[in-house]
This record gives sequence, structure tokens and C-alpha cells, in this order.
Amino acid sequence: MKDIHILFIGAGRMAEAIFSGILQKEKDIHITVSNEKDVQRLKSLKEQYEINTTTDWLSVLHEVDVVLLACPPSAHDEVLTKMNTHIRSNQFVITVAAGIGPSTLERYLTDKTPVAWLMPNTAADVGKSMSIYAFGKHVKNEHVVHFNKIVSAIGASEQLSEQQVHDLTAITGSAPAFLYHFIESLEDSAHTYGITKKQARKLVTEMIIGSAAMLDKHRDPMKLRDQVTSPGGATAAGLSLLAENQFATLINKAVQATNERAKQQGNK
Ligand SMILES: NC(=O)C1=CN([C@@H]2O[C@H](COP(=O)(O)OP(=O)(O)OC[C@H]3O[C@@H](n4cnc5c(N)ncnc54)[C@H](O)[C@@H]3O)[C@@H](O)[C@H]2O)C=CC1
Ligand SMILES: O=C(O)[C@@H]1CCC=N1
Repeated sequence: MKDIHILFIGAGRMAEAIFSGILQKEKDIHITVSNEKDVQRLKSLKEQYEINTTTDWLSVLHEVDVVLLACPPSAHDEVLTKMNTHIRSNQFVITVAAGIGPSTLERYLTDKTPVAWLMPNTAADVGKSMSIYAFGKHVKNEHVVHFNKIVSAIGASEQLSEQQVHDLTAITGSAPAFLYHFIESLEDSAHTYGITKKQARKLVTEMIIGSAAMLDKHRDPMKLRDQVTSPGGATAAGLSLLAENQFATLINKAVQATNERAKQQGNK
């Protein structure tokens, strides 16, 4: 397969996680990263990753096979409007923006442009993103081949419908932040029992890594929870308190609030 050249529009946290993951796995994917004006950020990314950078993505657009939009949902209107008059047929446009599905991309890119919506998470940086995606109407086999090469470099993936990517943005895109918040809360709690912050971090981080490894091996959280919960014992008391305070309902509400905001961002 011929080398792939990807232009990133947006040089923030998600862009970096994705191209960092790609560069660790793939030698024949070339990266150019752009933002509007933060030249300091581009300089430091160029030094760290040995990639090309620009503040003028339009000037490189004609050279690339894939454009990956990693800018805020609110920037899409301006970027896609500008792109539509310059993009060549067959150039593949992917967005990772919350709320911006393939039907939105196709409304802007009017010349049967192949498009895809990818919802990854920052674990792309370590090749462990769980990414969901949906394709637009004009995606052909050659684009699927490129897409699979890019997405498999950053972790696991699942193709869904556009509506499902809307509905599950909270789960793959945002829920890592829920989990990190849970971890921070455990650290704060541990720290109240007279250990240092460093010790609290070690206890909680290693516990989470161990639990994730168990989940990876056994893939059955209910069974794993049960193994920890000695009948009538200490864990059961903690879980009861979580249940009395509607922990599962609260998580569901957080998922809904996230998805609502994601959709709202895409509708602007
Ligand atoms: N951070 C995350 O975990 C995830 C983020 N996303 C999506 O990734 C996108 C970027 O999010 P973050 O990296 O978190 O944000 P960020 O704020 O770290 O990065 C945004 C980047 O876009 C650039 N930008 C802003 N307006 C622009 C414009 N008009 N033209 C070109 N570049 C422009 C900024 O300079 C910056 O480099 C968003 O659409 C978000 O929904 C999706 C999944 C997960
Ligand atoms: O917070 C956000 O809007 C983005 C989308 C999913 C994760 N981060």
C-alpha cells in the first residue's frame, strides 16, 4: 500500500493523542498538523514528534490523502465551508468532533466527498483508545482500507450507525474522564487517612491498573465485583451505600447530559 499523508486541522489534546499513537505503530503514515495561530504549540509538537506543521492548512490540503478534523465542533462551520471549494474528489475527510456526524459533513462537502466520524479517546496515545465510528455515503473500499490502518494504530474500534455514535459519545469519548474523576475521589479519600498524596496515588493507581488487567483477562465486571464482595463483609457495606445513593442512575444521568451537550455543540 502506498504511504498515507494525513493533515490534522487542530493541534490540541485529541490530535496529539491520535498522531502520537499512529507514529508509534506506523512508519508509512505521514503527519502534517495545523492550528490557526499558536506557533509555539506547533514548534514544540514538531520538535517532539518530527512532524510537519503549518498555520495555513489550505496550502497543504492538495498534498494529502486524509484530512482529520480535530478542532472544536464550533470551528467546523468555518473550516468545512472553506474546505468545500478546494477539496479534490476522493480526499477522505474524518472528524473526531462531538456532535458532527457524517450527514453534517456531507451537507458542507457537496462533491460526494468520502467522510467518516470517529469518536476516539485520549488512550489513543498508548494505542488503547476504544473508538466508535460511522461512515458517510461516498466511502469506498480504498477509504475503508486507509481508515482501518489509522484506527487500528490507536486501539480497538466498532462501526456503528450515525445515531449510535451520537448516543455513545459519552461512553467512549467522555467516560474516561468519569473514570479519572472516580480515581481522584478515591485518592482524596485515601489521603484523609494520614498517608501522603504520593502514597495515595500509588495505592489507587496500582489498584486501578490491577482491576483493568483483571477486566482485560476475564471481561466480566459483575463476576469480578462478586469475587471481591465477601458475603456480609466490608465491600458489601460500601456497595450498599452507593446503591442507596443511586450510583447507577447518577452515571446514566451523566451519560445523558454528556450526549445532550455533544449534540447541542454539533447543532450550532
Ligand atoms: N479531548 C478528548 O478526549 C476528545 C475530544 N474529541 C473532539 O476533539 C476535538 C478537539 O478537542 P480537544 O483536543 O480536546 O480540544 P483542544 O482545545 O485541546 O484542541 C483544539 C484545537 O483546535 C484548534 N482550533 C480551534 N479553532 C480552530 C479553527 N477555526 N481552525 C483550525 N483549528 C482550530 C486549536 O488551536 C487547538 O489546536 C473536539 O471536536 C472534541 O469534540 C473527541 C473525542 C475525545
Ligand atoms: O469534552 C468533549 O466535548 C470531548 C468530546 C468527547 C470527549 N471530549
